Amino acid sequence: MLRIAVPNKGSLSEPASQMLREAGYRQRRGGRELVLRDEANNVEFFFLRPRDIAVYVGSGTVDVGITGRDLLLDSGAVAVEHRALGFAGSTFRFAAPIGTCETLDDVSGKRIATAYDGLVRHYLERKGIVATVVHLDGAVESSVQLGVADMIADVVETGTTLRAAGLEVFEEPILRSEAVLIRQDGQEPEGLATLSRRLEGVLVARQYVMMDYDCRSEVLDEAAKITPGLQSPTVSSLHEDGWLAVRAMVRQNETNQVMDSLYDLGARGILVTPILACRI
Ligand SMILES: Nc1ncnc2c1ncn2[C@@H]1O[C@H](COP(=O)(O)OP(=O)(O)OP(=O)(O)O)[C@@H](O)[C@H]1O
Ligand SMILES: O=P(O)(O)OC[C@H]1O[C@H](OP(=O)(O)OP(=O)(O)O)[C@H](O)[C@@H]1O
Ligand SMILES: [Mg+2]
Repeated sequence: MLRIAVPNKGSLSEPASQMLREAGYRQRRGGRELVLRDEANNVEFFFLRPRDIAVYVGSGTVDVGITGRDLLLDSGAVAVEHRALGFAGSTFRFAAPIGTCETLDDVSGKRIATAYDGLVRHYLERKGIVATVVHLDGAVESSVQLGVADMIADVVETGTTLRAAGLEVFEEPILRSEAVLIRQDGQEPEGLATLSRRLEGVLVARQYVMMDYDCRSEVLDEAAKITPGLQSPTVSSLHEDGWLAVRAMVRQNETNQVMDSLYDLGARGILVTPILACRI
């Protein structure tokens, strides 16, 4: 059985379980089970703290896991990213009181509060900067007002938490993070390929819609340029002479622009349907 670690709490927990459900796996209903066997799919889920997952995977206690790229790099565990999962996107950045810092030079000699010491120390070392890292477990944004640090390095998504604390980001992001599937370095456990393909199927099904439309045969080449699909669009004939039915996958976030362009070209009966699952 493939042993898979899944976040039991926090920002990653619900979207990770949701993705696994969409990939056809059993997931727990409440938040209490620690282990769940899915016999039909030959996998076993272990619900663990997101921060600990890279450690379990690195030590080989579980085969693979879902965690954040930032947590993986912070852990220093001998685990590697197998595939990005497209949710829980965030940046990891320096932030300081508004108007006080602009560049990395302003970090030198300062106290930086963070819950990601490993990540920050490694970054400072790589940039040749000497500063003091102050470890905190969470709510790092409050540390500057409370006087234990001069600046912070933390997860930023919308920036709402920073603004509320009177802080602003400076310098380029230290890291762009998202949820990732990880495995032990140099290991490709049996069953990982199937899990990975299923998760890719969910990613693609989320990113694409199926589009159907009718158009006159003389505009088909133009229409195919607008909707090239993955391989190429499916074309079938209509009962009415000179008209064709076309079907292609379209990026979900481009749906309306594509429909506008097709309509301008003379296409009619443009239908959009969601894709529930797929294998590319
Ligand atoms: N607002 C957010 N938007 C996107 N991703 C986030 C956000 N907050 C945290 N994350 C991601 O979630 C992971 C950390 O999980 P989370 O914040 O739930 O755990 P934690 O902070 O270690 O635990 P807890 O919040 O229980 O102390 C990291 O990969 C981080 O990038
Ligand atoms: O840019 P924003 O959209 O405001 O999101 C970023 C915030 O979200 C996370 O906090 P979380 O809720 O996990 O609390 P924590 O600091 O206790 O982990 C993260 O640590 C930031 O504080
Ligand atoms: Mg958190």
